[in-house]
Amino acid sequence: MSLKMSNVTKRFGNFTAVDNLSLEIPESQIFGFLGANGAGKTTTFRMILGLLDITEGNISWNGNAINYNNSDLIGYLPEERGLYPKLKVKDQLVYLGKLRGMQKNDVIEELKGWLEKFRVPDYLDKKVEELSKGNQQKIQFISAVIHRPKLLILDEPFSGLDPVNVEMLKQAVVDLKKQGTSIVFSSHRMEHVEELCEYLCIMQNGSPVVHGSLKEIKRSFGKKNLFIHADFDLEFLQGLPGVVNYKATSEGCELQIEKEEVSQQIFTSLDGKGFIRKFALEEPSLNDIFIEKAGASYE
Ligand SMILES: Nc1ncnc2c1ncn2[C@@H]1O[C@H](COP(=O)(O)OP(=O)(O)OP(=O)(O)O)[C@@H](O)[C@H]1O
Repeated sequence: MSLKMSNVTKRFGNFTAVDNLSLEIPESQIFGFLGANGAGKTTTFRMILGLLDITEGNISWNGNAINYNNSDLIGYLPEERGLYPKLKVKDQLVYLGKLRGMQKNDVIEELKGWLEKFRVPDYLDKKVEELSKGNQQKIQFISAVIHRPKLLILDEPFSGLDPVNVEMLKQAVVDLKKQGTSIVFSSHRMEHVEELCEYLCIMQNGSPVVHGSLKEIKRSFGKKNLFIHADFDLEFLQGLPGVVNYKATSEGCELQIEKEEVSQQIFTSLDGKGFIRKFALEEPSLNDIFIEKAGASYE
């Protein structure tokens, strides 16, 4: 089972918000959707959900169009959070669960499990307005997953959360994936996507500039980062063949090199010059890739 988008375009009048986007989001995968403000992420989500008409192309789940009859397969955490402040958490979730065709008892059972998981087991009878913003966000997340959707769409799920809650939510996302849910989430933060996703798409002005599997994207990029800390001057490395970029740091330097093998030559050239505290070869970051592909820094 997978979500497939084929040549999807969305225009608002003369303005193209999403331009000829084709993607496949495989089952039980976490898919990251990155892009600066206005890149077209939310518009794409709204088309998947059927909240916006598609101008051209089509979107299908497991080969079938997504419509009113099968829309319960999707869970959605919108960017604009919206809970009823005066309602108790329990009543809020029962109401939303019933809209998804669930029985009251099943909703409460499921809700209790989630509140335990999020370490707020006593929130069942609390009014939404009594909760902190981060805890309201947890409740909103629960409302997106209460009916155990097959496909979960999360628009900026980590924004506004403190680091502890970010970790808790990340763990919940990973657990849902293990249970077979396909998850798509948007983020402005490359590191969240690098940590969680097997597949990703970076959008720029409505078009994907990079998309595919994270491993493949990094491998095919070729270039690597080399971090060196040493107690002698490293500036001479700038001129060596295969060094694409040199940046001095407080403890040494950070190099971008053409390919892995160059690190060996660099290592040899350091021999006998002094004490080396760190010599680490790393994959390029998504930000490095984005800068090269899109010609601009992402954040
Ligand atoms: N209903 C609409 N009418 C006209 N233009 C729209 C409409 N909805 C979105 N747009 C435009 O489409 C572009 C993409 O917007 P979208 O909300 O999809 O971006 P985004 O990537 O989700 O951005 P953000 O990270 O800020 O949420 C923007 O330029 C936006 O102004």
